Order: sequence, then structure tokens, then C-alpha cells
Amino acid sequence: MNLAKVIVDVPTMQTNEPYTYLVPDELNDKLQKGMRVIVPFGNGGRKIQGIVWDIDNNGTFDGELKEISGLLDLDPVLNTELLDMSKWMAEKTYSFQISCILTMLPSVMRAKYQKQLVLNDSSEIDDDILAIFGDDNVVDFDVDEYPASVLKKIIQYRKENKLSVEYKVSDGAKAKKIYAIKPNLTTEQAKEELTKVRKNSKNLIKILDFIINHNDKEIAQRKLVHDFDIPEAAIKSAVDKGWFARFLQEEYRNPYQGKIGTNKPLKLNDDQQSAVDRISAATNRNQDTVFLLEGVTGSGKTEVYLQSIQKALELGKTALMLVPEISLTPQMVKRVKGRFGNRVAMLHSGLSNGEKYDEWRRVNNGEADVVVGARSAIFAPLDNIGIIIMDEEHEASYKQDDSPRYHTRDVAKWRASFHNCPLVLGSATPSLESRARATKGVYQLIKLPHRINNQSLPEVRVIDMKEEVKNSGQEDFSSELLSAINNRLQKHEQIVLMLNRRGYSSFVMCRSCGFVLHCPNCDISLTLHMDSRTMKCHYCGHEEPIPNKCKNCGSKKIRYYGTGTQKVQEKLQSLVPNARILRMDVDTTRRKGSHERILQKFGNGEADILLGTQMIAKGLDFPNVTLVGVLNADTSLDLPDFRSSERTFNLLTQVSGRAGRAEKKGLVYIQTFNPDHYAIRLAQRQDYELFYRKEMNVRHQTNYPPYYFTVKISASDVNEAKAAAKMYEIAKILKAKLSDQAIMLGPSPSSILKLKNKYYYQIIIKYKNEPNMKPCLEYILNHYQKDAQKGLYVNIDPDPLNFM
Ligand SMILES: Nc1ncnc2c1ncn2[C@@H]1O[C@H](COP(=O)(O)OP(=O)(O)OP(=O)(O)O)[C@@H](O)[C@H]1O
Ligand SMILES: [Zn+2]
Ligand SMILES: [Zn+2]
Repeated sequence: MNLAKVIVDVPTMQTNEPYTYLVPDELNDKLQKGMRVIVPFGNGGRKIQGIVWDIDNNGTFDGELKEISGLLDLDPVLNTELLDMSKWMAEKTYSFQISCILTMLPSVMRAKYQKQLVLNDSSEIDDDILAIFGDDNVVDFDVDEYPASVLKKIIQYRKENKLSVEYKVSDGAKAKKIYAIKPNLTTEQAKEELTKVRKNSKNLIKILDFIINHNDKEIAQRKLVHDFDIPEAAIKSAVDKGWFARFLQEEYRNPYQGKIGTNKPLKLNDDQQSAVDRISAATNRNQDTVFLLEGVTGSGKTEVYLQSIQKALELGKTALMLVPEISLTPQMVKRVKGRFGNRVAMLHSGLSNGEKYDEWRRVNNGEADVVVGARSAIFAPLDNIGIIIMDEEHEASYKQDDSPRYHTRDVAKWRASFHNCPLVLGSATPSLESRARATKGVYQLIKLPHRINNQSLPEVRVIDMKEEVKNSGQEDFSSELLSAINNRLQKHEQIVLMLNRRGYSSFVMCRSCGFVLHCPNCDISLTLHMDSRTMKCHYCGHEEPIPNKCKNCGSKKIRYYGTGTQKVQEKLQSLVPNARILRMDVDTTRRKGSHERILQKFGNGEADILLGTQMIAKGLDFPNVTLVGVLNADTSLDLPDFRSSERTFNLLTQVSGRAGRAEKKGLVYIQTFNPDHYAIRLAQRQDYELFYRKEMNVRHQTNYPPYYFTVKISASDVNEAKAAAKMYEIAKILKAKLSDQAIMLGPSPSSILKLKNKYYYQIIIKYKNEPNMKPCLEYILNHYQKDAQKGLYVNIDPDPLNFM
């Protein structure tokens, strides 16, 4: 028997194993591992998508088998490497293999299921039901489209088998097709025709001229219209005459077409050169070494990446470079595309789904051998990888927040060892975990301690806002920062200002009774937004009108507290009326391409000040920026998370690094209410190594990573008591199964207890050596799976980055 093992698109624990199907004869020679198929599933035999995990041409099976119904692909969409990886990843992240597989593929390849209503027997069926079908026997069927009276009848007819409901699997992965033209005439024939056409048939003459000059050329119809000024109607009549063959051709959507110039490799300085030498030696020798490239801001890490990629390409290998989403700036694209041209595929959220699919196919077909992208680009279907790079390796966005909760760094390591190639982790402020591994010699440490051209790091001044408020009542702009802003405006130098809170005011409080307006769905206060004149929840998107009286006591004494980017922009504009200010935050960058447009404008000198949230802290390389101001350095310090010092240090160091990157010297102001906090003091010195040692001490004393491993288990339910009770139950299991060296924090409500109408309770376990941990977590996952049907979800987050 020809059998295939298929991983089905039913994400439950019971279906987390491949299912066996019969391969029908007509698919025998076509079916390959890693293809998407349609298979019947369950008692009703509804059709779902699956992935072929394995094929056995001499299989035996006792019992009844269903047949594969159809193929969705002509070539495999997952190679054996990615198939193996999906299994490893499912185990590592306590998730379902099918979820991992779907995460690896472009979203358009996740099949959609369309319910259909089928008419089996039209006798004795009411007219209003027959009308649904029109002339067909099958129609798409969405339950909410019909009134209850109609649904009732449908249910009855179903019982009588006159109607049935089926599922159609529809594949969203469609290549874009365009018309292309190819001349059918030889040059001689065209010349011959030319003597026959009338002198005033201008368009036909143009067409024949085209054929005479380009007679073997295939050309997009659109191009023929554009470049040769031939109207579509004339092309059609040439097709009718048999001069042209017209056919449909696949076209890649290329968002960068023709927009990017070229650039040449720069002459490396000694530190950069020795970095490239060490990295490419590993590529040469097929060694899966992990390098930690610790380079201060502006030390030229990108050039090291590009030249190391170049070396891999020279050996006929491919390269994968990951950057945080927000660093995929026009500058970054220009540098990489400008260096390697069309060989580069870009994968990021700024592209439409169609564009992403096309870029993915260029990689899958081997047409692109350099991939640059954000988190999910780690799954790009490259063969023969010679180098993997992760820029800003400390960035939290490398960890996915939903299932599968993978960290890109772990996947990158897996792929590097599969391909026997180096992995380069780069940052000015490496994560403590990575830096500690470098100390131990697990990673190779490479340092770039100086800025390019030996420009010094900018001077950083810390301003105590407690004093400032006392003396001048100023909350947003200290007098020192303001005079520095004025000074730069006069000199026509540029300014970057960071305020880590968007919106206008962070909360609204009644001064009579102290009532704060909260989101009805979440345990979070609503933020005032002036542009839309609404109160918004930043977690679930809930919006409501700005209140004019207190919802609790009816008082009109309502005050807005705290500031966000919108309010600061207003204030700043009134302080420096002639300055041109650009604001960059989630609200101004929602539209496709707006992020790029803002940065382009700033880069072109069309604005003096770039004001934004942490979005502006990373990667920007503008030579004319000489002043950076952090308006409130404390926002990330106050969070109940053991990494808050590390995050604050990183953010301040990164944003400081935007100043003085070229010839002109940079200056940075950090405004804070905690001027003596070590994270702020050390960020002032931009001394990563000292911060690392200090913070390692803190972690050692408090038993946190990198000294301990952590795992977070959480339960959520619309009923708070149920979520809490479940966590206490789980706590009991954990206590029974784990050693007494494991430290358990909780059960406790999560810091945001209520989110999108669900309550969250959690346990955090810190542990060192706990052989029982994996089986124990798997037991919990299996055991509580059934509760998901009732709306109670138990989630496991290994090595969580978010403790709240
Ligand atoms: N060898 C070189 N010669 C001249 N200029 C260079 C050289 N290497 C890099 N540069 C330039 O130095 C500037 C800073 O480099 P780059 O942006 O790569 O720094 P970085 O280390 O990534 O900094 P950050 O961590 O702050 O993003 C860029 O404008 C880059 O073009
Ligand atoms: Zn009130
Ligand atoms: Zn909400």
C-alpha cells in the first residue's frame, strides 16, 4: 500500500501526531514530503489542510484508512530541514507541531476553510431555501448571514439528508499573473507585413517596428503599452492577426523595483577586519560557532555583517540576516539591497501578504540567496546557509508572544548547527544571557570598542526632574534641554527626542472622588488621544468618548494626568514655534509605508526634530543629529519585571547612540526622577561591561537568569475564580513533581489581571537542574487540554521575556 503520514491542521494535543492516509493512484508519482494536501478528517470527514510528513510506498495498516483528497502544491513547501525543525520546535516551546509549521509558511499559505451548503434533494423544499441556491447545487454558507427562521429550516432539512454541510479548503496562495506578449513573426515576415499596412495605421507600424527590432523578445503587455506607446486595442488586433502570441505569466510583486542605488564595500578598520576574518573563517571551515559581536553604537557592525555575507556568497553559500522589525528602515534596506541587489529577499511586516509570498517563493526557488527580515524570516527556506546574523540580539521582539512561543535565537542556533555555519549575535548592549555565555566560552566574543573614525561616544548629562519640578514647575522640558534644543535649531543641526508613552494623557482622574477611567475589558486605565478625541485602551483597542463628567460621582472636576507624545508635541511646538517637528509612534505609523516616509523626511533634512517612542531608539544613522533628549527615562524602570533595569540601560544606551555619529560631536540629556539608579548612572557612562557585571551580581543574589532558568505557566478564563482555582491545582502538581530546589513564585494574578475580558493567573518557576521539568510540563499541557473547549486556557511559556 502507498501510505502517507500527514500532520493535520487541527491544533490539539490528541492530533499532535501524524495521521496515516492512503495515497490514491493518481497522486502516487506526484506526492512528496513537505507538500500541502487536503485530507478528510474526523467522523464527518470534513476536509482540512495537512502537511505530508512522510511517505511509505510499501506500507501496511490494519483497519480502515481514508484517502488523501487532493494536492495544494506542485513542489514541497517545507524541506526536510524545516520539517525536522518543526518537530523540535513543538517540543521546545510546548506547542503543536502544526502551529509551528504554519508559523514557518507565509500567511497566504494557511488554508481557509469555507463552509458550503449542498443541495442533495430539491423535492419538497421551501422556496426561500431553494432561493439560496439559485441555479447551483452548492453555495458558500456563512451562518450569520441568515435569519433564525431560515437556519431552523436548514437544520431540519439536514436531518432529512436533503441538505448537507461541507467544507471547502481554499488556498490563499495565488501567484500574480500578468499578460505577456511574444512576436510570432520573423523579422522578414514583419518587413513583408510592413509593406502591406496603410501609411496612417500608426499603431500597426509601431508594432511591426517592434517585432523587427525585438523579434525574439518576450515582454509584459504593460511594458509594451508604456515603453513603446502602443495602445492595448492595437495589441489585441495584432494578436488577432497572429502577429503576437499572448499568454499569462507569473510575476513577482517587487516593492523595491528600481528604487535603490548601489553601494560598494567600505574599507574596514582593523577591528572590523579582524571581526570579518574570524567570522568568515568559521564559514570556510563549516563550523557552527556562535559569535557575540559586542560593538558600541556607531562602531560599524552593519558593515561587518555585509562583508561576512559577501564571503559566504563567494563560497556559493546563502546568508540569513535578522533585524528587529523596527530597524528595517529605508537606510537598512538601501545598504543591503544596494550591496547585493536582486539576490536579496526582504521579509517584513511592511509588505503586503502577496509581496511576502512572492519574496518567499524567490527564496524557495533559489532566485534569492540573501534573506533579510524580522523574526519570522528565520524560517526562510534557504539551502546551504553559510552565515546567520541576528542584529540587536537583545531585542525582546525576537521572542514570539503567542504560541508557538519560540525565541529566534534558539531557532537560529538550531539552523546554524544543521548547516554547520556560524551564527553572529550583534549588539551594543547584548542580553545578559548571551554575554554570560561569552564569558563562559560557549560563545566567541568579538568586540568593536570604538566608533568609526574614532569619534568619541556622546557626552550624556542626567537631569534630576525632582529638582526641576521644584524649581521651575516644568515637567516635560528642563531648562537645560530646552536651551540645547534652541541652540541646535540655530545651528541647523537635528534633534531626536524620546518619550516612551504614546497618546496625549496617560489617564483621566476625577479630582472629587479619585475615580480613574478604566477599560471595560482590561485592567488598565484608558489613554486620552487628542487627534481622534477619544479614550483608548492600548491593549484591546477599546475606544470611547472623552468624558465631561465623572462616571462615578458625576463631578465635572476631571483632570488629565501624565503626558504622551501627542501632548508633548503640542507643548514643544509652542516652546519652539518655528521648529519643524515629526512625530513617530504607533499612531503615526499605522499606515503602510508611513514609518519609512517619516524617516526619509527626517533624513532629507525636512524636519528639525524627530519626537517619538522607543521606535526611534534603534539603528537610525543620521549624521546631522547632534542632540538626543530622553524626556522621561523612568517609564521602563517602574515595571514589575526583573529585567526592567536591563531594558532601561539598553534603551538609554541605544538612544544615546543616535547622537554624534559623524563629524559633529553629540550631546545627550536624560531627564529622570531616579537620577541615582545604577541603570541610569551606567547608561550615562555608556559602560556596558560595568553594567553587565553589576547586573549579574543582582541576578545572582535574586536567583534570576542567567543563573536560573525560568518558565511561566498561566491560566486564563472569563471567570476569575476559575482561572485562580486552576492555577492552585497546577501549583499542587508542580510541588509534587519537582524537587525542592525549584523556586515557585505564585500562584498570583498577572500584573494585568484582566485583558480582553479574560482574567489571568500565573506561576513562575525558577530552577537550575530539574530533569523532571519537561515531563512535568508536558503532563500539565496534556492534562488541561480538554479545558480549552470550555474556554479555560493553560499556557506554558519557556524562558519568558514578559513576566507580567
Ligand atoms: N569602515 C568604514 N569606513 C567608513 N565608514 C564606515 C565604516 N564602517 C561603517 N561606517 C559608517 O559608520 C556609520 C555607523 O555604522 P553602523 O550603522 O553600522 O553602526 P552600528 O554599529 O550598527 O551602530 P548602532 O548599534 O548604533 O546601530 C555608518 O554610517 C556606516 O556607513
Ligand atoms: Zn468622581
Ligand atoms: Zn482594553
